[in-house]
Amino acid sequence: MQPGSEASRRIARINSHLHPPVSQMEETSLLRRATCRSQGGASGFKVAILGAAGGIGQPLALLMKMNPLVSVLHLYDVVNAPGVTADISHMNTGAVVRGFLGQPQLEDALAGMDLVVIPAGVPRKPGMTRDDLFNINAGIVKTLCEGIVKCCPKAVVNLISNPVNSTVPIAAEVFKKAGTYDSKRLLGVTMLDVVRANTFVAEVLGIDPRDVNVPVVGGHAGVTILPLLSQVNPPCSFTPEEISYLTDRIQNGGTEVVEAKAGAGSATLSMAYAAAKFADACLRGLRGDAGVVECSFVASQVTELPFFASKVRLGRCGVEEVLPLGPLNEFERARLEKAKKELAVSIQKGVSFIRK
Ligand SMILES: NC(=O)C1=CN([C@@H]2O[C@H](COP(=O)(O)OP(=O)(O)OC[C@H]3O[C@@H](n4cnc5c(N)ncnc54)[C@H](O)[C@@H]3O)[C@@H](O)[C@H]2O)C=CC1
Ligand SMILES: O=C([O-])CC(=O)C(=O)O
Repeated sequence: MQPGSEASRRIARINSHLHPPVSQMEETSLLRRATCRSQGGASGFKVAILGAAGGIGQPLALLMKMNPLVSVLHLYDVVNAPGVTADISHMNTGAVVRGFLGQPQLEDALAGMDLVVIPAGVPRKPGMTRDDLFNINAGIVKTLCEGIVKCCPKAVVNLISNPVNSTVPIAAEVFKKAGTYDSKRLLGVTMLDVVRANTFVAEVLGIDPRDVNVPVVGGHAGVTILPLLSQVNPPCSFTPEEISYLTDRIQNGGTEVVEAKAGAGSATLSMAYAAAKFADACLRGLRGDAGVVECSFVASQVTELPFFASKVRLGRCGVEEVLPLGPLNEFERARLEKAKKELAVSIQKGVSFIRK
């Protein structure tokens, strides 16, 4: 390998973030892989997971380590990151895994990342709303986003931490304040709502959930979660009772899991699955694949609200296009008005947290 080549620079960059420093043997293996990539072999993206030792973070790290589009995977947490990293790093898949523990290592974890996925923060217990998490999670998201500003301002950010309806506006305000805001690169993860909607609708229709696609718009909490059952693919129709049952079940899917876990947290495994699916879609977009469309809570002009979840087309810069809602029926129009009222309050709460 040529000294000063992209491969050797890449290795130098990787090595500068290793905790602990790599052994000579490991270094040789990293060099071989980087050389292969620089010669047109498997290329890939650098992905960081912040909150990687948590209930979502661990299975998400596992799934991202299995993603062939990922060449470098950074696992950051304020606890247990070294153990999770050691464990995941033994998987014989392509991504090079490195762990980072605690605030002093945040900047190293973020340096040069293409995609940052954030499941850091506390989850709900029975009886709580997502908004009850605001006081703790708002500060966590603010700190992590300040790190992104410094170390990878051009990274695409997938924000999972609740309440998403407020944490996405918080992230936007942090980025605006620093002058690095690019609305195309900030995406709130609402994929679990789509995953649930596809599953529950498939159950009612008696078909394979993999063959179903339900757009879910609005936001990610209670009545702000609005499944568009009039736009299900494949086209189908439901009775009023089915519509009421499905809407209610999709809106309360998170609470269903929180209650079943009885104090041990909220959805982690289905969320990791949904987050991995969404991150993969973002990476395929970054790679330049055509026709990558998923629902996400993003800066939007689809309604009068500054943020809204709807279908978005993903591309080389993140969100290439926010797609319109399409025709809604009377039931959906009424639910949309309800959703917007609650969303407006949650968005403002996030904005005020930074502007106060
Ligand atoms: N967007 C969505 O659809 C969903 C969002 N969530 C949300 O995801 C978040 C995480 O949930 P779980 O993984 O179940 O919680 P968890 O408590 O199991 O894991 C959270 C992890 O974040 C870490 N953490 C805390 N402060 C941190 C900081 N300043 N920097 C880095 N890491 C930090 C913790 O050490 C812990 O390992 C919650 O806010 C939850 O409500 C959960 C499910 C679905
Ligand atoms: O319900 C929660 O607190 C976690 C969550 O967002 C979900 O499962 O949709």
